[in-house]
Amino acid sequence: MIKLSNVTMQYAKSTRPALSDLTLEIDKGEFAFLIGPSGSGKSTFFRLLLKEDRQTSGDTWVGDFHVNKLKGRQVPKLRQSIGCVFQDFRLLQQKTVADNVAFALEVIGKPASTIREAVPETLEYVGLAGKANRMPQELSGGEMQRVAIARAIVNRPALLLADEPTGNLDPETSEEIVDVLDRVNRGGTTVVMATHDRHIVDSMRRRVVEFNNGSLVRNDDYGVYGIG
Ligand SMILES: Nc1ncnc2c1ncn2[C@@H]1O[C@H](COP(=O)(O)OP(=O)(O)OP(=O)(O)O)[C@@H](O)[C@H]1O
Repeated sequence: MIKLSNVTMQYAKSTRPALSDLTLEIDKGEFAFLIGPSGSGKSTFFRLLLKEDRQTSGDTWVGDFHVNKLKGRQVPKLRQSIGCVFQDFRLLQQKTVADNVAFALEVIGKPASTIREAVPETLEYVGLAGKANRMPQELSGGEMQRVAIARAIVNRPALLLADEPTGNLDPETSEEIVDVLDRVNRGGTTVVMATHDRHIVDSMRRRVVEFNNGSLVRNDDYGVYGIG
C-alpha cells in the first residue's frame, strides 16, 4: 500500500533533512503505528504521501500512485484515495455533523443520491447515529473525532492517515477512538496512526514504525511503544 525507497526530504531553510534515506513498506490492510519524538518526521512522512510536500530524492508509492512522479492533475485522485484525521479534528463549525461529512463528498462531485445514502450509513458506522443534526460545538471531543473519522472514510479510501488522533482526548475516549479506527481497518482500509500514546500501542500489538531524527530506527511486526 505504501512503499518508500531511499526517500530523503530536506526543507529549503533547514540544515538537516526531515526524512533521511527512508526505506519502508506498509502492506495493504495493515494497521501500523508511527512513533518517535516530536520533530522526528512523522507529519512530514504523511505530507509526502499526500504530495503536500516534495521529497528531495528517492521514490514513494501509495497504492498504484508513484507519488513523486505524479502529474499535477493526478494529485486530486491520489488525495481522494487517502483519508486524513488530525489531533484537532478540523471540523467546519458552521455545518452540522451530517453536513461536515456530506461536504467531503460534495467537493469531489458525488451525486446527491450517493451522499444521502452514504452519510447516515457512515455516521452509524462510527457510532454517531442520532447526532446528524448537532453542531460541532455541541459535541464532546470523542464525538468530534468520530465526525472527523466519518468524514475521512465516507468516500471509502484505501488508506487512512491519523496524525495523533487521540492527542486531545482522555484515556478512555482515546481507546474508543482507536476501536473505531480498528473497525475501519478490519473493513479493509490500511491505517497508519502517528501517536505518542504508549498505552494504545502496547495494547494493540500491531506494526510499530519508529522514526528518530528523520531516520527509521525500528520496524516491528507486533511491536510495543518502547523498551523499558
Ligand atoms: N515547513 C517546514 N519548513 C522547515 N522545516 C520543517 C517544516 N516542517 C517541519 N520541519 C522540520 O522537519 C523536521 C520533522 O518535523 P515533523 O513535523 O515531520 O515531525 P513530527 O515527528 O511530526 O513531530 P510532532 O510529533 O511534534 O508532530 C523537524 O526538524 C521540523 O522542524
